[in-house]
Amino acid sequence: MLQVRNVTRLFGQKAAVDNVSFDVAKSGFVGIIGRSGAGKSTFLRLMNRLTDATSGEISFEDQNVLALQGADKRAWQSQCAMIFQQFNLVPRMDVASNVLHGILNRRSTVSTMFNFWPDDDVLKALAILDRLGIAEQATKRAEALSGGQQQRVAIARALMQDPKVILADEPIASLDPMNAQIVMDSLRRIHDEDGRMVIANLHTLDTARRYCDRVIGMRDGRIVFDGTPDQLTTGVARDIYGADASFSESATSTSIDALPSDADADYARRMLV
Ligand SMILES: Nc1ncnc2c1ncn2[C@@H]1O[C@H](COP(=O)(O)OP(=O)(O)OP(=O)(O)O)[C@@H](O)[C@H]1O
Repeated sequence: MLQVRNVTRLFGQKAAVDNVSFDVAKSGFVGIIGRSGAGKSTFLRLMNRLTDATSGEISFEDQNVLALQGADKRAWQSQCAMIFQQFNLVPRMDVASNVLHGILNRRSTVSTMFNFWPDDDVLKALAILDRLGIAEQATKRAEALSGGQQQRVAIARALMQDPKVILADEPIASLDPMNAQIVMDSLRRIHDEDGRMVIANLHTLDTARRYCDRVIGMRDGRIVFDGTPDQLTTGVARDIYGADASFSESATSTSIDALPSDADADYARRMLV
């Protein structure tokens, strides 16, 4: 399904992504881990064609992704949705309109200017928000929501595109443990129920172990580990992070000690049963 072959991205003399190759045979949930500067974000941006590779090939369902231009490239970008650490919503715009922006490139300029959306699209946006447990927030400004809710809006915007692949770049790095869990549960559920491939850059080992079917470890632009979560031992993690014996897993972990008793916590509990 996805084939990555010898992909390299140079910035000057430095290889941010260095000869990376891997396959994902069917719709997997893949985590990419590694220390800051390992090349994780650059790789996702290459896949989404936000940045160009220096060399190599990426093919998805027999499409040569890195060679796409113009309308074909935009079509790929809509099949391959991105979620970012900082949500990238329009803060003053209401939640439903933010979700509808997922299909902005399919709308005419005039209908976008007057914020006119066909009923079917609005109903679809509301159904997606409902699925993510935030339908009641639809008319609020995005900036009025908590970080976890905003990230769920960003996921809803991605789903509006009906993507085959979701690329999540540190989706929980700005969230507290409870909201991190809600967001990761949402991504996992979307993967399980819809069969969409998810590739997520993650900064915590326990999250990678808990949610991913497969973990890729990057160091200095290269893949230094590619295996299942149970193969990701402390020794392997130490190698990926380039750490010495004093490396502590807890420094890269998130835990949820207690769930506060608000609406989000109720939602989290429902997701967990
Ligand atoms: N536009 C750019 N120009 C020059 N160097 C860049 C650019 N983007 C990334 N780099 C460099 O490429 C390397 C990989 O960066 P990248 O952001 O992909 O790493 P990362 O693993 O995602 O780290 P982080 O989690 O801190 O974002 C770093 O050394 C970074 O400084």
